Amino acid sequence: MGDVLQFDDVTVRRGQKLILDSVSWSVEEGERWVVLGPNGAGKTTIIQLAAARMHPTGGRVTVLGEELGRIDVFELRPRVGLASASLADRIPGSERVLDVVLTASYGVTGRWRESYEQLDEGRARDLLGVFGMAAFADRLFGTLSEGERKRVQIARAMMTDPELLILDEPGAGLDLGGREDLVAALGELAADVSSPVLILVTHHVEEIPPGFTDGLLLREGKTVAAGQLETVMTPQHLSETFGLDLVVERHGARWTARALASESGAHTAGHPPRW
Ligand SMILES: Nc1ncnc2c1ncn2[C@@H]1O[C@H](COP(=O)(O)OP(=O)(O)OP(=O)(O)O)[C@@H](O)[C@H]1O
Repeated sequence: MGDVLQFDDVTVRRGQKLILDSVSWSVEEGERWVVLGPNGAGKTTIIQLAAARMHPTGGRVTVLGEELGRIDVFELRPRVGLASASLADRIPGSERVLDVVLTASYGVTGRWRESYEQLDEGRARDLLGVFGMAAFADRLFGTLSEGERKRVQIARAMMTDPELLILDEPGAGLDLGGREDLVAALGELAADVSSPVLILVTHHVEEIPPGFTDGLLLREGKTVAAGQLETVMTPQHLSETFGLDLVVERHGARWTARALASESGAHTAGHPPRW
């Protein structure tokens, strides 16, 4: 039984479409998970459940010991930090960076918040510092680069001191340098024992930071494999997940994958080009 997350036979259906199909998943204290899969695999849906932003159509989801459908999700949500592109889109470009982080705590401290304001500001500045953004506190969010925005979003998601931190495709839109900076920052977060449980959603095995422990591979709403990365990250599992023959390699604490057919320049038999 997962202390942090427990999914039992979870199904999500929208009209005729089965988005998640009998997914079972267990996340324990101290673990750092990557959720990996191609476009449309159901990754965003699964983290919407894990962040108590959605209820399942069938099965049971327990988040931090609370079963969805039996508790007030508004009490649960501050315990789960979430950074995603759809949340970022709602941040006004005219908002000061410090306020982007600071406002994550509004509504949590409620009527006591006035006495917390100084503490909150100190924490927001500290978190911006952790992600190398201390000097940007007074800039407007809309003036930041994509990589800088991602760092601010992660700092914001950490503001409520969550027990579980979920990052939905934080590497999307970053150039190589930006991606490597982000992977290094997430590697440091993963190595810190005081960090919350981490769940990182990505399409790319190259984005798995050092120190991540476990993987959930999804394809068409179904689990292909789940468990420790060394066990899960096989060419067979990843080829099945992405629907093409892959070569998977581990280099120290990092992973790479490429199509087997790419070595001859040909597409994998039976699959049309994907772009
Ligand atoms: N409300 C909905 N009605 C119908 N289909 C939906 C709905 N929401 C999601 N889907 C479909 O469910 C599938 C899974 O969506 P989801 O966003 O969870 O995938 P994903 O793995 O996060 O994809 P991506 O990597 O492209 O972001 C997709 O095919 C999507 O079109």
